[in-house]
Parts: sequence; C-alpha cells; structure tokens
Amino acid sequence: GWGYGPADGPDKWAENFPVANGPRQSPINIVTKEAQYDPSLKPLKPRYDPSNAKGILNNGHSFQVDFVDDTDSSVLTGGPLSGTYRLRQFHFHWGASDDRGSEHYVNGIKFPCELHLVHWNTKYPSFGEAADKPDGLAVIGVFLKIGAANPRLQKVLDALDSIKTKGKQTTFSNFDAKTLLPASLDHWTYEGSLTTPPLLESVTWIVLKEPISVSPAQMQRLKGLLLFTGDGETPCCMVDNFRPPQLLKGRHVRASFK
Ligand SMILES: O=S(=O)(O)/C=C/c1cc(Br)ccc1O
Ligand SMILES: [Zn+2]
Repeated sequence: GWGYGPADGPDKWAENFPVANGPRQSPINIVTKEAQYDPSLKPLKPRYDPSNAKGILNNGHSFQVDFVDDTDSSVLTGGPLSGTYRLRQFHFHWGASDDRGSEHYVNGIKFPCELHLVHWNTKYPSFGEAADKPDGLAVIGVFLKIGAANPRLQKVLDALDSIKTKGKQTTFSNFDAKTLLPASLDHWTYEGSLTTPPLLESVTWIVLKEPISVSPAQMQRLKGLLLFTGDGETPCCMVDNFRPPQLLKGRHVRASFK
C-alpha cells in the first residue's frame, strides 16, 4: 500500500494513482495576495449534532473520528457550496517536529498540524458515490499552531491510547466537531483533491484563515501514535503524514474576506 516513507510516499503515488499529476491536486501553497475576495461567497454554516459521533479509528496513515451520516443532522452549507454536504469524518496531518506537518501552506508558512473535516454532497446517494464527482466532497482545513493547550482537543487525544496500532478502533460518542473550529470562519476556497490516495479530484477545499491552538505536549501525544504497523510488527511512529503542495495549474483561490 501507500504511505509517507521514501519507498511508498508522495513521490511514488503517481505510479498507482496517475491522477496524482492531474490538473486539480491538493494541497497547495495559498499565496494570500493572489486570492481574490469574492463577495458572492456566503457565510459558512457548519451545523453538527454531537450525537452523530460514532468511533475513532487508526487507519494506518492517520486516525479519524467517524460520524453517522445517514441523515442530514450534521451538515455543512454556505461558503462556496451549493446544496448540503454531510459530515463523514475528521482527521489530522502532522510532522515529526513542529516546523512542519500541515498540508496547505500560507505564503510558504507551514503549521505543525492540519485538521480536515470531510463532507460529502447529498445530491449523491452516499459518500462512495460522491467521492469521485467534481462537486462530490467538501473538506474544511483548519491549521493548528503551537500555543496554549486546547481543551477541545483533549477528548480526541485521550482516545489515542486505545488505538495505538493500525486497524484499532473504539467507540467515540457525543463529540461536537464544531468545538474544533476557530471563532472566525473566514476562509480561502479552491477546487482540489483528496490529499491521500486515491487523490480523487472531487474536493471543494475550504481552508480557514484563523488557526486553533495546540500545546507542545498535546502535539507529542499525536506523535506517539504507532501507525503504518499492525500489532506485533516493529513499532514505528506515525509522523510526517502530509503531502507537499502541488502545482496550481491555472486554478484561482478565492477569499471570503477582504
Ligand atoms: O486528507 S483528505 O484529503 O481530507 C482525505 C480524505 C479522505 C476521506 C475519506 Br472518508 C476517504 C479517503 C480519503 O482520502
Ligand atoms: Zn486530510
């Protein structure tokens, strides 16, 4: 399978996923001066029901919190989106050291971590059906910057001890994903892709301008996760699970704010 190491990492993905060299790949470096303010962008409206939280899973290249998505109780509307997108899962990307870890950059600046909240367009019958359509998915990207400990992350971090190795999962209920969002929902938006294989070019990216905080100790807990391995294999820490920025290939980034 694919990973983030020298033998199976981002530079090798095009061998099995040729779309890796496609016209709308993610992530990108957001050059803020080139992002045009678009007054037609509506306020972003995340409405999440905490009771939809279902479980937390170590998937071997990150960990994700999954949500029940069989009704419109946790949805995202507004911003660049037409229609209703259901929250499916959220996950993180991070580095081995705090000088890297995010997938998107802002004017070349990297953050130590980036949160992705993945949603799918309910004009399609399921996530699987939506995942390969040009308007199928919407992902909110939130930067994490080193600062004060973030109490909203604690419940997620406390669950990591029970999913230390690849394939492990446990129940994770009653969690309001909205508490992970910053006060401002000002954002940049562009048409892109999943940043992990299958790298499908189906994502409307909504990258929030305001980061949330994470303390060094909290970052350490993320880095302690053993991933890429199943039980009994030589343990190796999952770190540096980020794809570097990809070519814009003529795309324009819009800003929801002046
Ligand atoms: O890092 S992202 O681009 O948010 C990848 C999201 C993603 C979400 C699901 Br659900 C399945 C496969 C995926 O690659
Ligand atoms: Zn991601």
